[in-house]
Amino acid sequence: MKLLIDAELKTHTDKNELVRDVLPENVKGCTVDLTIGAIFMPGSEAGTLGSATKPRTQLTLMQGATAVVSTNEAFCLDGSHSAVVFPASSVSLKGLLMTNPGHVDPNYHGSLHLTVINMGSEPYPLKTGDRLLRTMVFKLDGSTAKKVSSASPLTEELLARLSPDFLDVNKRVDAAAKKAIDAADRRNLLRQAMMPVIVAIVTAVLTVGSGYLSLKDKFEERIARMEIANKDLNAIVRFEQLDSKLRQIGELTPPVPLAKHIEELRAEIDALRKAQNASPKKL
Ligand SMILES: Nc1ccn([C@H]2C[C@H](O)[C@@H](COP(=O)(O)OP(=O)(O)OP(=O)(O)O)O2)c(=O)n1
Repeated sequence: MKLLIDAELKTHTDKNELVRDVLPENVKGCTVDLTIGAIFMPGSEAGTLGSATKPRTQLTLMQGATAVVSTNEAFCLDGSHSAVVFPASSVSLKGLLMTNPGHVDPNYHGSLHLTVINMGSEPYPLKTGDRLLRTMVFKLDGSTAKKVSSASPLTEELLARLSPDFLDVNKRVDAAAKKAIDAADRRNLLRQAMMPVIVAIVTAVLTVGSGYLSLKDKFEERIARMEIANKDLNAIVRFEQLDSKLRQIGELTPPVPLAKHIEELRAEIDALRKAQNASPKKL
């Protein structure tokens, strides 16, 4: 097997052999540069610009966007030649990724179709005639028996199988945004539906709470009043006892020492005073 060099490549390409429609300046060293031909846009409506039947000649490929491009040049290999194609490195360096460069079979006739994705951080301009691929052509040791095969045409169905952007980012972002909006809407609806219930519960709690507090205040006030009344009652009872004792002193025969009774009475009066002081209510 032998890799063809520029002089051999030129001889062939000048006669439209092996690779057709090659510009002389695109033959270099042992390679031939292949350029952008038609540009197709996955996701475009049938019959519109960019669809399988109406390719574009230029397209600004946004970041993450995909396109299908055919080569301007067409292979017309015989049974004893084969080729490999790979991206031009300057194109790859700018972030254009090609998903299907590879092998070109002996006896293959036709242009190539490449799926490209802009992986760069800038929009990538695609234009008919711009350099895209590079090919090396090999002279085989013998001739293969395989019959001529040609490029399968790019159809709307094939184009529809590709996503307009890498990993369907736009669609997924839209779906994620829609999901988030739906969830927010659902939360809002729930909030709106729950609001009257929450208001009713809060009102009920506040009503019961304030009722409970005023009831508690009333109870405490009543207990305080009862305590005072109880102290007052004790004082009245003690006064009555004192009164009856004073009467008894007057009736005692023979009379008991007065000093002892006075002592007892003083103690009683002190106790009464103390009880009176503890109670804010005057008798
Ligand atoms: N980007 C490319 C790469 C190759 N080809 C062409 C040239 C090849 O001779 C032919 C088949 O390519 P492969 O053998 O690499 O692919 P398959 O094995 O899938 O094809 P097949 O099943 O037809 O042999 O397609 C193409 O049109 N576009």
